[in-house]
Amino acid sequence: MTRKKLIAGNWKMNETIPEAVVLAQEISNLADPAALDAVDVAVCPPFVDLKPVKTVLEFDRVNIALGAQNVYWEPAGAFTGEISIPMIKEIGCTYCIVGHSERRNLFGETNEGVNLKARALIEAGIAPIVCVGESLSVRDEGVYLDFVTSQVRAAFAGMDAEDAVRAVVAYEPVWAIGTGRTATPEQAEEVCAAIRATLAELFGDDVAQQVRVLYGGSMNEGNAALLLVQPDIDGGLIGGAALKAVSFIEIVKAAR
Ligand SMILES: O=C[C@H](O)COP(=O)(O)O
Repeated sequence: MTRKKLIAGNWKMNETIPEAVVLAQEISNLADPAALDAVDVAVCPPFVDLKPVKTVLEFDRVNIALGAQNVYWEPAGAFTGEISIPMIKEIGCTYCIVGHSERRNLFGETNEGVNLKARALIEAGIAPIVCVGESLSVRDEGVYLDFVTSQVRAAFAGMDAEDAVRAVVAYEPVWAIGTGRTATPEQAEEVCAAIRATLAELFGDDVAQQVRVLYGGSMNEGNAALLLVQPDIDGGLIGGAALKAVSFIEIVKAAR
């Protein structure tokens, strides 16, 4: 089965509103409509930038989707500092990153929380981009496949096939994030294939063949093509290179 590739830019905690508007305009200006038909493209700015960026994308009528970087699973209430799914949905988010390693490692996000967020997003019609990935020590111990596939099992716990098919998984080895040290295409493919095999075990091969598995970790315009040509890599979750419109658009072109 051919899965449409997805290139998603995770802007992390970068860009004030005026800066975000400029970056969105630059991406919109550089994007080739034919490429945007062939590849799904999303940008995931910080919460405060979501509405201004959405306004730019709508004004330009450009086929680029909007995603959030995190969300809370309860719909409303006394959860100071959190942002709800109805809030991001109302702005127009169709994707939301969950379980990014920075959230797991710096903010104590757990597998259970990732599962609650992913399920609540699916229920609301927003595609979770579920991030998984091992640290360097786990890789060096040689148990990275078990580690990553157990994160996948935890994130998809309690879902049925109809739910699972609406999720996206992003394999992001922690040692490759923001380090300039990219996983080789073979290393990335090995884990992405193991993720797909786990989804097949949980939900059947038909579902596993439909779920997009992205790679993230120092992906840039120079290394994207070789990663994206791997049979089980269906796109990229891009950090640093997503902050440069030219680089981001070059990655989109490589995904075609
Ligand atoms: O979500 C994106 C990843 O953490 C990758 O970040 P990076 O491309 O800066 O390594």
